[in-house]
Order: sequence, then C-alpha cells, then structure tokens
Amino acid sequence: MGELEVLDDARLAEELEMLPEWKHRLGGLVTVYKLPSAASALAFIAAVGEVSEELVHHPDLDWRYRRVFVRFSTHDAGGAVTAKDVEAAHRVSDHAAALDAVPEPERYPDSLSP
Ligand SMILES: C[C@H](O)[C@H](O)[C@H]1CNC2=NC(N)=NC(=O)C2=N1
Repeated sequence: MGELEVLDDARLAEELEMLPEWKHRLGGLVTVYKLPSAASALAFIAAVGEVSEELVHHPDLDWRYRRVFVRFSTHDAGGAVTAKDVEAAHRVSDHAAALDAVPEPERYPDSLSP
C-alpha cells in the first residue's frame, strides 16, 4: 500500500484494533492523553514534535493543562487516514506510555474543528 493511500474502512478497523488508545473522528485518528503534570504534558508535546519532524507528518495538538488532545490526518490525502497517521499514532502512544499518560480517547470532542 502506498503511504499516502487512504485506508478503507476494513483496513482502518484492523489498524484501530492495534491502536486501542485512538479512535477515528473528523477524518483522522484522535485521542486525548492525561499526563501526571503540566510539565510532563509539555515533555509529551516535545516528543510528539520530534516524531512529527522525523515522519514529516504533523498532528493537530491542543494543550489543556495536564491534557493533550491529538489528531492525525493526512493533508496530502485530502484530510483522510493513511498509513502515515497509523505509524505516527503508534509512535505517539509509545511516548505517552513512557510518560505515564492516561489515554482518554472518549474525551476527544466530535465537534473540534479540523
Ligand atoms: C512538504 C511536506 O512534506 C508536506 O506538506 C507534509 C508536512 N506534514 C504533513 N502532515 C500531515 N498531517 N499531513 C500531510 O499531508 C503533511 N504533509
């Protein structure tokens, strides 16, 4: 599969089974992490930034004290989910775990504008 190919529903469902901390919303992969402190939230944001630069694939981020809202979608694919979003989500989840983040994907609002 090309890395900018939009994932069909079946493939997306398969990928999401391996990404239990994420959900499909607003044409992207979204989640919320609650960090132990605002300082660790900032460290998490820095780690997300490094992943984004390494992959040249950048999320929407929303920092709210100890919580960070994350949304990955592929602009070059018209704002849909591709393999790049999946790879980025896995790497971000690993950094979240290393910082003792609590995943709260259900908190991601359905209305947050892309
Ligand atoms: C030129 C540059 O590589 C592209 O614009 C990259 C940058 N970061 C990106 N991030 C996201 N989320 N989607 C993209 O299509 C994308 N494209």
